[in-house]
Amino acid sequence: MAKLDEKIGFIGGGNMAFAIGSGLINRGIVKTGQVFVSGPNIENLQRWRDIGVATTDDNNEVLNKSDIIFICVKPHILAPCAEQLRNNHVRTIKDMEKLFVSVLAGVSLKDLEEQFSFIDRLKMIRTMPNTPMQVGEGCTVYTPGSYVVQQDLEKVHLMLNSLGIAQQVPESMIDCVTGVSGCGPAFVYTIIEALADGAVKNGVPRQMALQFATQTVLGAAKTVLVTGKHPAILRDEVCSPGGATIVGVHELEKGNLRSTIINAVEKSSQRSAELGRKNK
Ligand SMILES: NC(=O)C1=CN([C@@H]2O[C@H](COP(=O)(O)OP(=O)(O)OC[C@H]3O[C@@H](n4cnc5c(N)ncnc54)[C@H](OP(=O)(O)O)[C@@H]3O)[C@@H](O)[C@H]2O)C=CC1
Ligand SMILES: O=C(O)[C@@H]1CCC=N1
Repeated sequence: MAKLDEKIGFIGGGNMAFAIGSGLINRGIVKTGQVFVSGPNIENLQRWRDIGVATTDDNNEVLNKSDIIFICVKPHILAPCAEQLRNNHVRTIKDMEKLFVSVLAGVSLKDLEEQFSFIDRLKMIRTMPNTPMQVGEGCTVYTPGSYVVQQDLEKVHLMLNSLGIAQQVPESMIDCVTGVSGCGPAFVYTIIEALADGAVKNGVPRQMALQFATQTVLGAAKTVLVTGKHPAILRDEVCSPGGATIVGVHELEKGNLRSTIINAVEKSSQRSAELGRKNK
């Protein structure tokens, strides 16, 4: 797989940053020495140091020393964080070569460009990644801002796509995708836990139940991907007439499972859009 020589910075070193950073290192896209992470509490960045990555409590140090900078703070922290960067930033000609990548839910390119307007000809890419990137099975969508050039897009695509799949989409689609792939892992973890609970209720030991439930979700997902068949057709292949599965499927329908999941995706997408508006 292709490698990058650029220095990669993370402003904010929490769960999403670690999924991307550790994923890139594990995949061999970058070496630990190319990665630099900042956060307000240095003790909270221990897991980065555990994998050999340098950390600092000075965001400007990461900004100055990195070529590609992932902004990984919570949406409501963006404004104070950008203000602190702006107040301490010493402009250099190199600023224009830097590439910024936002992972913030709900925050538009327009708002990101406004917050970082202290950088001339700012190159900003808005993304919506997800945490399964840490194991190379992520799903990311992205939209480039005005000054991003093809070469920048190729670098970011290489990084994100090496950790799963990555696709450019119109910005208007990002909040909608957030409900399915950004938040979706949490929905699927809940389903895995519930599947395991069902088995535990029937006497299967917890560890075994979790392993079987997890492998079943993995297997079903892979079957959809590999066969390309519609999930409804694959479901029919499991449901023997008068058999065991259709009785369970009926219970799911009585519990409005599909409608509940559609609502969850929709609500999360709406909330994502709100997160951006709330921070104006
Ligand atoms: N988690 C997920 O599944 C996904 C998250 N996202 C987005 O990723 C972003 C981060 O979320 P997530 O990683 O989950 O949250 P975390 O709380 O795990 O990470 C946020 C990090 O930001 C740090 N931080 C707080 N203030 C500052 C500051 N002023 N400067 C630099 N760093 C700061 C925090 O440090 P400390 O803890 O020491 O305060 C923390 O490590 C959000 O915008 C979210 O919308 C997008 C897709 C999926
Ligand atoms: O819950 C959140 O707001 C973030 C965005 C997508 C996943 N986690």
